[in-house]
Amino acid sequence: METIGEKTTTTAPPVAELHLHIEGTLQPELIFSLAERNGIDLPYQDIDELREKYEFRDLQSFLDLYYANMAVLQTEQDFTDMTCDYLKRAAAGGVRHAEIMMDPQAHVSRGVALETCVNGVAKALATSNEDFGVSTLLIAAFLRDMPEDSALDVLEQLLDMNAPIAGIGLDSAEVGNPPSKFQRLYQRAGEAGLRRIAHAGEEGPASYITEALDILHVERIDHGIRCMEDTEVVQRLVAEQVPLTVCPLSNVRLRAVDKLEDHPLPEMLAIGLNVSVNSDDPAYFGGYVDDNYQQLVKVHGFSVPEQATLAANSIRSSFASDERKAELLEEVTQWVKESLPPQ
Ligand SMILES: Nc1ncnc2[nH]cnc12
Ligand SMILES: [Zn+2]
Repeated sequence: METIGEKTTTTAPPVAELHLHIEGTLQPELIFSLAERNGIDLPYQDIDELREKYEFRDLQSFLDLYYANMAVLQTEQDFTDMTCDYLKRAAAGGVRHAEIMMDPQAHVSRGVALETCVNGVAKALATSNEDFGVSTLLIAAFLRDMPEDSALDVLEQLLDMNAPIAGIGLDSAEVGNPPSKFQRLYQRAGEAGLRRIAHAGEEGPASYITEALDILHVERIDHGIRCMEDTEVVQRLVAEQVPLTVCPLSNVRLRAVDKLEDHPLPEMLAIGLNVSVNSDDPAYFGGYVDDNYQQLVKVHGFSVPEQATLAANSIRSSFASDERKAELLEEVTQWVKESLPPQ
């Protein structure tokens, strides 16, 4: 704990990161070094020119760059390196458990074998606890702007190859691609014993959250901030304590909210929604989970108990074992003791 003037600052709490796209952790420096390793010509002269592109109008303008930059991911080692970089940085920022999404269709569609991307990420995750003190699991996310049959085809291949996935998610361009489009995919995943989550209510309407719950039977909603536009949806989410994996810096960068000062998270927390703080695509949105906490403390003055509630929500909403959850909740209790000023 550090005291600056009147204000007591703390390090970020120990958390579970529940909303993280591994491809969104590809830092400009790694993009350039992988391009060189793989002999790929980038349409940017240097890192500064690439960084100039990180001004987004909306979700789609970000997705265009996010998919284009994936061209540098070619070999299993590339996927492993990217994942190790994330784990190292996340661990330094307090992440103790991570449920990591990857977009298999974004790689298969550009000619990278499914085994290459899955095995590359899985290799880093297999030893994440020993290497970085972060327990992990992998979630295959499907692109909602592609046909459901493509998702079903990739899911069957993942099942056939016994891929080490714990669940499925739904991401990419939300508006016009409602959850109901993926009913068969989620039914199949349920039959296969997979956990189910989906992005909903990021740019899309609150009704997409209801569809994800009622039609896809998801256990968590990624983002969900637009629930605040519908009182009945909010009441239901509070009553059922549906976890919402909120990503404040992402919402600002993608203009879902104008500025962090306007973010609904403080109100969401105050009315009893089960919210957690996550980074989404930290290489693109200006920060990892700890950066999100730091900004929230600075702009919204979140107290130590409020941060602890957000951290505990993340752990309880995770798919970690009960034993791991208990261990991490104890770490949050310890963090509170160390962070509160002495009486
Ligand atoms: N914030 C986001 N929303 C939808 N799809 C994504 N893919 C990566 N980041 C995403
Ligand atoms: Zn996301």
